Amino acid sequence: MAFKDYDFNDTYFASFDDEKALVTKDLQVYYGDNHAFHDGNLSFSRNKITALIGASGSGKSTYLRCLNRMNDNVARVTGEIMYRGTNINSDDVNVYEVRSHIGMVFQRPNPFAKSIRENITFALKQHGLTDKSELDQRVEESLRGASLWDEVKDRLDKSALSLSGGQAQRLCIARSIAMKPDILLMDEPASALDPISTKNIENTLNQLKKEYTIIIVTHNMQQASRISDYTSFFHLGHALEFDRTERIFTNPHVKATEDYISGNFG
Ligand SMILES: Nc1ncnc2c1ncn2[C@@H]1O[C@H](COP(=O)(O)OP(=O)(O)OP(=O)(O)O)[C@@H](O)[C@H]1O
Repeated sequence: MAFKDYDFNDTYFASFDDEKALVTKDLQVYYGDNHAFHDGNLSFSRNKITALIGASGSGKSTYLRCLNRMNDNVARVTGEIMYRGTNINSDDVNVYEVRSHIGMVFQRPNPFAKSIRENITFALKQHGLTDKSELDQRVEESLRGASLWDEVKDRLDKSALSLSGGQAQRLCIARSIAMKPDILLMDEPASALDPISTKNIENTLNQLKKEYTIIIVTHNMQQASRISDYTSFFHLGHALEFDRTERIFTNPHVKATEDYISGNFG
């Protein structure tokens, strides 16, 4: 798609005086010679949902995947990702530990070919949790957190592959929150789902933000405006604007954002 010539210096980043769960500074991402993402300076507020929006290929997933080091071995990432006072983009950081604090839910539900229960207990056991009553409790807590408990409580030992797409995606959310992370990254978690399952996921996210900080990539602008507190607009590998969601969707500062949300883009 050919885009109008937007000015990459036409940017606006609102700042808010709330507690930050994650901050990126001068994040740059390179796939070989392709400088795919530039100057990522964004802050994510604790217990809020931030949506990343923008056209296909604007760099949303590229940026999101850096935040828990999913781009390791795929891309070269420079700059800082500050989490609890540590730059987690540094070589000496244990990426498995990073991912236990910063979980990821992907676009397509990807449950393991194991029982519903084992999908949740698998990583917990790998992290050394063996007590059966504690594992049972974590299974119930996580499934309740993902709004799935009532639908599956009588078939926990059945295969997760028997779940519908919407249920499987909520199982993947349950699997992520079983590790008790701080931050959940979600890459278009509802795009493969029907409207009712999408609504269930959105309701689940609204519940989850009481305990988690959520960063979500979505193509669905109604979804971004329904569920997120803050929104950042991405264009051709640049974050151009960040503000309260309501402001972005009613009166953005940046011309490219305005064109995108009003459908006059490209
Ligand atoms: N693994 C990869 N190897 C090489 N280039 C990649 C890779 N992943 C993404 N890119 C490139 O980086 C740029 C940004 O892609 P990215 O997937 O981050 O965009 P996006 O905004 O998430 O798009 P979409 O909404 O379609 O998922 C694109 O030019 C894409 O071709």
